[in-house]
Amino acid sequence: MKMQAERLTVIEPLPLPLHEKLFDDGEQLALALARQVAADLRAALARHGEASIALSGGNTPKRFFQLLSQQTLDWARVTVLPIDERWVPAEHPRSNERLLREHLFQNNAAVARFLPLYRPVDTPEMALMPVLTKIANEGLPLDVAVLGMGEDGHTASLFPDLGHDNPALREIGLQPRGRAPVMSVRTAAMPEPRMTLTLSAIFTAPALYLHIEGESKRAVLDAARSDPRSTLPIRAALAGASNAPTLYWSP
Ligand SMILES: O=C1O[C@H](COP(=O)(O)O)[C@@H](O)[C@H](O)[C@H]1O
Repeated sequence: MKMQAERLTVIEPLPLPLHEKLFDDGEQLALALARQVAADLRAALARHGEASIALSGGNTPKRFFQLLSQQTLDWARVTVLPIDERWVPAEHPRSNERLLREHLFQNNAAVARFLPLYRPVDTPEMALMPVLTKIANEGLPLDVAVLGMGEDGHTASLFPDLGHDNPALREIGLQPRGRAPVMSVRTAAMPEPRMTLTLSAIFTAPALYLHIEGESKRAVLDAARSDPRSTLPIRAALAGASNAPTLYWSP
């Protein structure tokens, strides 16, 4: 009797789900994202009379913030939170609060309400309880969150050297309620400590966007999306979101 040869089929894992909006340049991207976020905020205002949005910092979102600030909506009923903050005074060039003040809180958005993560004390740990309470009571749940990503695959202030078994990343899949909304972060990758919204807090937003620009970040994102062994925080953020985020990308 002839033995039948065994055939092995290798099944490639599917990349994590992501909606994609691709643009030719950062200007077009910024305008489309500003219009989309403004529409989300208007819808939230119509639903419950107020709206809450968490926004990333860094260099990428400047143009988006400027265009968002020009959108017509009832900004006085909108609360804005930084997704993360570097522990430097609000006037410091590396402050995400400063970025928001200079680029978002102008034009129509000048009247928006701001919930800072930074407090003028020496360490983020010293401010953790008051900030946590304020954010939990007055900032959450979010209506909209816009994540960014660094070249190293960090998102918010969740850095690769936190370790993939860190509670901040292990919380994937757990219910948002009952989880701490903010945490302090110390990473060798950055010169100062930080405070960040946790994934639990970020995932309270039904409208979740990822804004990245450039080919090299795109390659990091695609690799993290496709590789189930990836321990990059951006993969944790994609894996844990109950609604697939929408990527806004331009070269
Ligand atoms: O440090 C940070 O980096 C990321 C990415 O910033 P970018 O300058 O590469 O655009 C940002 O999303 C985060 O909010 C920020 O604090």
